[in-house]
Amino acid sequence: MKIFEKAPAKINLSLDVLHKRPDGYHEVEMVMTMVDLADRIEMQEMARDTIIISSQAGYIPLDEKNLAFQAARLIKDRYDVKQGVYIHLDKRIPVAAGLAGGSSDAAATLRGLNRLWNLNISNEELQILGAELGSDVPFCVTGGTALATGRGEKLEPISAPPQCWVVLAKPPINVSTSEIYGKLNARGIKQHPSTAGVLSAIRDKQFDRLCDNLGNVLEGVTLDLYPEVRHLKECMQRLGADGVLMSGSGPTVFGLVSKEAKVARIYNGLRGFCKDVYAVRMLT
Ligand SMILES: C[C@](O)(CO)[C@H](O)COP(=O)(O)OP(=O)(O)OC[C@H]1O[C@@H](n2ccc(N)nc2=O)[C@H](O)[C@@H]1O
Ligand SMILES: Nc1ncnc2c1ncn2[C@@H]1O[C@H](COP(=O)(O)OP(=O)(O)OP(=O)(O)O)[C@@H](O)[C@H]1O
Repeated sequence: MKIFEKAPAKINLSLDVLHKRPDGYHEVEMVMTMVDLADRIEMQEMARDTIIISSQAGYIPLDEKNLAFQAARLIKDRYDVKQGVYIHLDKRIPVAAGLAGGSSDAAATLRGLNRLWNLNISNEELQILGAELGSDVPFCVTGGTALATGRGEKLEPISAPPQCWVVLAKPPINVSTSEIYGKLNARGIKQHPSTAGVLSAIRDKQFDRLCDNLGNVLEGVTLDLYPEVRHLKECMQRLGADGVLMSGSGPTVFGLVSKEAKVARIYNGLRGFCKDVYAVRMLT
């Protein structure tokens, strides 16, 4: 049997760091949601007890370093599954972009193999398994929109943000999440984003208030290290996006846009100097 799963990209509408923990991770408070840009994952049963990964993308690992491979191995080990699986990743989310592409592939693999092998694992259990693979994986298991705390694995679902367009642009650089967290001075954060403001704007479906409250404490770190990300953010603002923010640890910058008429102008303006630009809808 062969099954398919979609693995959408995430963006952080708010990303605050409360403190650095003794285990090295940072205690966060984030509002995360998904956008309509997704990898497609095909999973096919194999009688032979092995995991094989393939992808058209030449720039991701296809061995045990791949997060989909790790997800398949984890579920096989924990549930004592003796069958194998062939997993094809049709990558559409840019890699190492701050859009949780690998995490979403891992989450989609957990969901898919749960179905393929009739394991009847609850979403809560899949999220607990996912947390072993990465901090963003539990959110990607269920998706939607959520307030994430802890190191990102404690999730409280909330209602969807007001419907809008999302323009994403990724400069041609790779940013390491651990490097950006490592360079953040958690005690010296001067202005924390208003996660409460983002939550209330979403609850009241107030698009303008949502745009005014977007905030990410990692943005300053990445913008100082990579001036091209700052430049991209300024361009998106100049081109008229209603709210602009870097996602995760970057380098992707997203712009929220309410009027469809503006989207083409922003997209074309960015495409003039940036290859990786996408105009998508917020997933609601
Ligand atoms: C930046 C975000 O993508 C925002 O959603 C996440 O916080 C990071 O999620 P992720 O990439 O799944 O992160 P992980 O794979 O768990 O961790 C990568 C590295 O980021 C740092 N890290 C991650 C999460 C967190 N709450 N505190 C951290 O300090 C740690 O150095 C860790 O070694
Ligand atoms: N299935 C996968 N898809 C993409 N990258 C993967 C995958 N598996 C492993 N990787 C590796 O993971 C690293 C991070 O890639 P990913 O696209 O997940 O980053 P990201 O979007 O910045 O993640 P996050 O937002 O969760 O920090 C890359 O170095 C890549 O080689």
